[in-house]
Amino acid sequence: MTEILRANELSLRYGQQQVLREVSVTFPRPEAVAVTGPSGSGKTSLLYALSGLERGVTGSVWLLGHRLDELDADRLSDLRLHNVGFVFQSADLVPELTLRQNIALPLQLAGTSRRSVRERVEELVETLGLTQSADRRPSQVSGGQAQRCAVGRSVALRPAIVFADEPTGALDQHNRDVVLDLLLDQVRQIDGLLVAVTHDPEVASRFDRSISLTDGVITGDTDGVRLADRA
Ligand SMILES: Nc1ncnc2c1ncn2[C@@H]1O[C@H](COP(=O)(O)OP(=O)(O)OP(=O)(O)O)[C@@H](O)[C@H]1O
Repeated sequence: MTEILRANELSLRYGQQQVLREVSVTFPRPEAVAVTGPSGSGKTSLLYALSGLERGVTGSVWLLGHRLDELDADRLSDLRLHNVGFVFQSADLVPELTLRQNIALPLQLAGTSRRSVRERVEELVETLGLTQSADRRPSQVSGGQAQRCAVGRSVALRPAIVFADEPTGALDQHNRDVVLDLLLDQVRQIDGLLVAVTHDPEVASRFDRSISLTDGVITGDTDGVRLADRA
């Protein structure tokens, strides 16, 4: 079976600053993986490098067997649209569209039939508890509701991978727990791989696997411990 995601010796520098140092990591199965580490350790840079959003990296990333630096911009966009969802810290929704329309967007871009779009969107609106707010625009809803919508948009097409950058970082504790539950549930339902940056140990403790970064180097990976336990 093809691995879902693999990075081989990823390095990235911004000017004089070395942000990632020959990072190699494999994500063989659908599970929830937290990327933790101190501020400035390179967590967001790693996430962007793994998703192909950061083109300045050296080394290679294979996503569902495709080597990202060998794809032209169109094929990379297409691969991402169908197989990758994103959740950012501030929901990053399209401000002119309602929550319902935001969730529908990736489905429409992928050419899903109108009926299937409607069914999938209604299913998500209901599961995410957005029935009352689905026809409002992002500026007319709370931060928690906007972030629940972002979760819906990220999983709408049932992608193989969801990347999340501090998905609960801007929320109070109650909304953090609600959004985290929904994100983990939804990714499990689609049998996807979740790779999420978080600086919150309570959030990381809910994940199956945790990778820690220090100064651009992976200094801990609970998968290594788990594999050693099995040996
Ligand atoms: N576009 C950029 N140009 C220059 N330097 C950058 C850029 N993006 C990030 N950096 C620097 O690279 C380093 C790693 O940044 P990154 O955002 O990946 O860290 P992080 O671990 O996610 O940090 P935080 O937890 O504070 O979000 C930081 O020192 C940051 O200032």
